[in-house]
Amino acid sequence: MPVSTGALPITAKNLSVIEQSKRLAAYTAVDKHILPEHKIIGIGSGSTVPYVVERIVTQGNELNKDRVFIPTGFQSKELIVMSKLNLGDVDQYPTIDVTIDGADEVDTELNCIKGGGACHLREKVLAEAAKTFILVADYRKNVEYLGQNFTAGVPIEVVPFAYAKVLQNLQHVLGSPNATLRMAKAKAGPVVSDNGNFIIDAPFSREDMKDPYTIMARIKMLTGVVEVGLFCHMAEASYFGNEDGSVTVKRRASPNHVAPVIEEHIASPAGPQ
Ligand SMILES: O=C(CO)[C@H](O)[C@H](O)COP(=O)(O)O
Repeated sequence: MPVSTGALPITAKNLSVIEQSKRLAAYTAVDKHILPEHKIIGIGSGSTVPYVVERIVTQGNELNKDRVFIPTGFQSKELIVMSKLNLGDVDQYPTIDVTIDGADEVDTELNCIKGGGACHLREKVLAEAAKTFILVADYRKNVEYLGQNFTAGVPIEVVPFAYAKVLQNLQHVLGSPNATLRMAKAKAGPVVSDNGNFIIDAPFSREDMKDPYTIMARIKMLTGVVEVGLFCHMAEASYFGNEDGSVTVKRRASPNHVAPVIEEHIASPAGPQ
């Protein structure tokens, strides 16, 4: 019997503006990208993703009975199971039709920071495995450059015994003097990821964050680093729910990862009302 963590989608009538924005983004992205022919679907992590699952459930059992849903961690696994959708894993399904996930911030080139929920290792595997990778977020995450509003830093998953060495390298070699080990809120000691690893949050300068691919590659080269929460050149589109009930869409002009990014506004999306 699955245990509820409270992360389940509950259709509340009195959602805050931010929650409404998350739901708007999630519903619009599902309506646009989860099509009847999609059978293997990746489900990301965070507080926006329950609305993704909620919308998928409304597509009905006839469609969903032949689908398999792949989670990025404990939270999304529970969401899938509690929603009575078929659960699979990426080792059984290394090719995914569409993965939809949240983001901590998304820049003008569709690069994003992920890992606010410490799930970015599995999230990146599911993003890479997906033919189409889609982001959903509220308006606060729609930025010009990464680190603009999300100042906690780049989430970095590290093997526990190497954390002090990685921290030292980040602070003294890679130029992140305020890099810190993420501490748990309701437990003494560090946050431990679903993979048994620690998380370091490393803030970088605006200059560094303008070229997230380079900083991501430099961090990843540090021995002991498992994965970096910078997702560069991966997303095909990002949906942002706005305070006024509209949706901003940033998307590649074609499914080629070097195609220019177009920004569009959908005044009143049909789905989420
Ligand atoms: O990367 C993530 C977890 O590791 C989340 O997708 C990210 O933190 C966004 O979460 P939310 O939808 O709650 O803002």
